[in-house]
Amino acid sequence: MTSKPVYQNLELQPIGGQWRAGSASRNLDVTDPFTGEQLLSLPMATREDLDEAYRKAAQAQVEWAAMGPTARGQIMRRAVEIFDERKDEIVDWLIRESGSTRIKAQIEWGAARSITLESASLPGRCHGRILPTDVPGKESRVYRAPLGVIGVISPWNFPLHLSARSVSPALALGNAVVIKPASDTPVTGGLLLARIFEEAGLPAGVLSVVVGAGSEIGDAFVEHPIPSFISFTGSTPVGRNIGRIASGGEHLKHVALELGGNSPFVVLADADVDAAVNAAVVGKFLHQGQICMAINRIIVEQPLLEEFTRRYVERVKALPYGDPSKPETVVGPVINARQLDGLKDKIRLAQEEGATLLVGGEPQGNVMPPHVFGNVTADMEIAREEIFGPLVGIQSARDAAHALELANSTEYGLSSTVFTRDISKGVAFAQGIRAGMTHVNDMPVNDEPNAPFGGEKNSGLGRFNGDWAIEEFTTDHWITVQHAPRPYPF
Ligand SMILES: NC(=O)C1=CN([C@@H]2O[C@H](COP(=O)(O)OP(=O)(O)OC[C@H]3O[C@@H](n4cnc5c(N)ncnc54)[C@H](O)[C@@H]3O)[C@@H](O)[C@H]2O)C=CC1
Ligand SMILES: O=C(O)c1ccc(O)c(O)c1
Repeated sequence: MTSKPVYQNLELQPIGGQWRAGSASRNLDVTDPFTGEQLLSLPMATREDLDEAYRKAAQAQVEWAAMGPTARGQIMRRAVEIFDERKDEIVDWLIRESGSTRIKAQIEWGAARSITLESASLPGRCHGRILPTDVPGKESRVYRAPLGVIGVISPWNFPLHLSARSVSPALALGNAVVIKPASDTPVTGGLLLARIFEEAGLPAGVLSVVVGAGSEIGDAFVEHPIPSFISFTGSTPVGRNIGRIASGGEHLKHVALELGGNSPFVVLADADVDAAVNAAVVGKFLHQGQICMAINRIIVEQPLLEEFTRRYVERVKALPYGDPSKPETVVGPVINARQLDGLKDKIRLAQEEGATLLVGGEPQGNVMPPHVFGNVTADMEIAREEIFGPLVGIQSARDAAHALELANSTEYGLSSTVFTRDISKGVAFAQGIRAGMTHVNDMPVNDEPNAPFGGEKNSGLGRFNGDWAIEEFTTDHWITVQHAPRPYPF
């Protein structure tokens, strides 16, 4: 950071329109995953704080929804300007709090900015409908209305964007929002957004952030009677539990679940090998692989296996890893020691199950050097389970049909890739993959503010962005008007 940070007192939380300390007796200590430095210590929120945030949100939402589409859109556009004015500070926080490399932090700043800009147009795109009717004298109207109060639970890997992609559209469409960010990233997962929207003129109480352990206030966050929608992004096990509470608890509510991934990266025999290698390097090692869309399996049709592996190993061995603040660093630290230990277990298990280590290295602090394994088979844990780290296995496919069978062989279906020079073959192959998203001749890490983002199978429910956000964050109210007496049958 060159200039003095603008955002001070980030140990306070915006609860029901007031920036104040959480009421819990315990503090959350936030540390830099690379240096281990404590960045701040903030008193955590209690269930009573959570209840206040939801109650004030319900009150503030009525007036906020009543503001016209132009006024709400204008606040989104002002927030985008503040994203631009505060870019250095936002990027710096992402590097220090989430271990993002400078490359990734700038990508994430851009993604959060883009979805907020897209959100500025949503209020004017929120259309009702007049329907034909068979009933004499009746007028049949469909009003599209905001859901009310929305709860957003976000993870630590893309904390700013994975909050913003729910928060910005939900607010723009007239809802109020309460965010519960991941405990590793309270600042970039919620507090910065609250500062930005406050500065943009969002009325007090419309956006709150409650920082507390998911295990302590998490269930209460979902069970509370006020939120009518829970937007969860995180692991499949936690998401499954949230889905159960939301759809089966005392207070039923809509839910969007963006969960784990296991992206297959398929390279068919006629692929451009150089292009495939380039995409496989970025699609695997951006943010140390801590991306739900990241490549989790590389599947290469037999004739190309040796050449692809040789070139890929050569590229990965040269990747700079270490200090995330350095512009050239590609692989920075994973978020915490627990995640690092999980990766160590995966490395050990992969070799025990027969995989061949082609690229490796000893961890330095929370920095795990990039690892590549050969001779991986679909039954190995490193292929079956989400890695969420800078490791990858290369599998061989007999032919395109076998490659498709391998691509579809896990419980996940979020993103995916197929490389081939024949575009028609590539699109046909993509249509055979059971996933929410497939990219022909590109890496699987893609997200655009106007395109449907989401998964199939155990990768989740729902879609984000553009028109799909309008569907998620508003509801239809069918209202008819009988302009003349209706001839009832009795
Ligand atoms: N599909 C997607 O868009 C994304 C999926 N993920 C997945 O998330 C995982 C890694 O992120 P993590 O933050 O470790 O996931 P996580 O599932 O442990 O936590 C996600 C969020 O849920 C909260 N939480 C935990 N227990 C809860 C409970 N009982 N009730 C309510 N909230 C609770 C956490 O505090 C955090 O805010 C990976 O599996 C990754 O694939 C991560 C980013 C995006
Ligand atoms: O789930 C993720 O990790 C993730 C990362 C970046 C995105 O733009 C996104 O939509 C999801």
